[in-house]
Amino acid sequence: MQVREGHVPFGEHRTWYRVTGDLASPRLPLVVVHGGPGCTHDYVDALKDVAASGRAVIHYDQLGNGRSTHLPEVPASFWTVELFLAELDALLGHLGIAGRYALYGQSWGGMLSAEHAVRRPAGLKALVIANSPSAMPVWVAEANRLRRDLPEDVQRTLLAHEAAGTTASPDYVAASRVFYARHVCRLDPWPPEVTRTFEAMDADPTVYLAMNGPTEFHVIGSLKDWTIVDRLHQVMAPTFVISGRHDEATPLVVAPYAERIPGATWRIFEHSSHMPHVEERADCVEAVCAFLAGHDG
Ligand SMILES: N=C(O)[C@@H]1CCCN1
Repeated sequence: MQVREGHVPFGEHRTWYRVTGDLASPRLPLVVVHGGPGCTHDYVDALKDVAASGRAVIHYDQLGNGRSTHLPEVPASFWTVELFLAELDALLGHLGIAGRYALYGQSWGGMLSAEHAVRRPAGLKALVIANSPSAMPVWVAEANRLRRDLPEDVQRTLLAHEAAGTTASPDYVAASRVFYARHVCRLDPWPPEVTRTFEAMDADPTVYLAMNGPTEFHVIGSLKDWTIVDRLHQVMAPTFVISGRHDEATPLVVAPYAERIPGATWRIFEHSSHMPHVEERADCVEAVCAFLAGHDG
C-alpha cells in the first residue's frame, strides 16, 4: 500500500496530510476530517483500513495542532468555522480531488463536513457524519444528563472546578477521564493512537479551548451556540450517519443529521461510544466501505 505525506501551503501556514493508497484510483478518495476542534489525525488513524477497498484515504492535521502549523499566540477569534472550511478547500485543491471526493467527518469533523456540505460543493459525492453534534446546546444538555450518572464524587469534582475556573487541575482532568472512559472511548487501555491525540491536545490546547472549552462537556468556547439543524435540508450528497450506543453524541444529538438530510441512513454501533472506528474497527470500516462502494460511480 502506497503511503505518502506532505504539506499544503495554507496562507502563511502549512497543513500536514498523509495519503494511504493511490489518488489515481477510480474509486472515490476519502478525506478524514478529525474532531476537537484542535485534535490531531492520530485517533482516527484506523480509517486508513478503508484504503484496502482500493481507494485513497487522506488524513490531515487541521491547522493549530499535530504536524501542521501551531499558532498559540493568535487571538481566540482567529479560530473560526470559515478558517477550517478554507483549509479543507485548500487540501482538496492541492491534492487535485476537488472535483470528486468523499468526506468522513468525526465529531467536530462531522460538524465541519456538514458546514462544507450545506454549501453544495459539486465535487462532494459521499459524506459520512460520525459521532457529531448537530447543535451544541443539545450536545451540552445531553452531556450534562450523562454526567448525572457518574459517581457523586466525580460530579462534585467536575462542578467545583468548573465553578472555580480551575479546569486545568489534575483532579478535574482525572474526573473528566471517568466520563471519557464511558462515552468517548470504552476500550481499556486506550489504543496508542487515541492516547497520542489526547497528549497532543494537552500539549497544545489552543484551538480546543478557543472553540470548545476545557472538556467535551464544559463547552464555553466560540462554538457553544453553534447549530446546523435548520440548514441540513440543503445537503445534496448521499450521507451515512454513524454513532455509538454509549456515545456522548447521543441519539438525540445525532438524529437531525439522519432525519433532515435527504436520504440519509444511520447506523448505531451497539458496543461503541464516541469512536466506533476504534471500538468496533472492523465492522465500522466494513460499513463505510459498503457505503462508499455504492457511490463510486
Ligand atoms: N470530539 C469532538 O470533536 C467534540 C465535538 C464538539 C466538542 N468536541
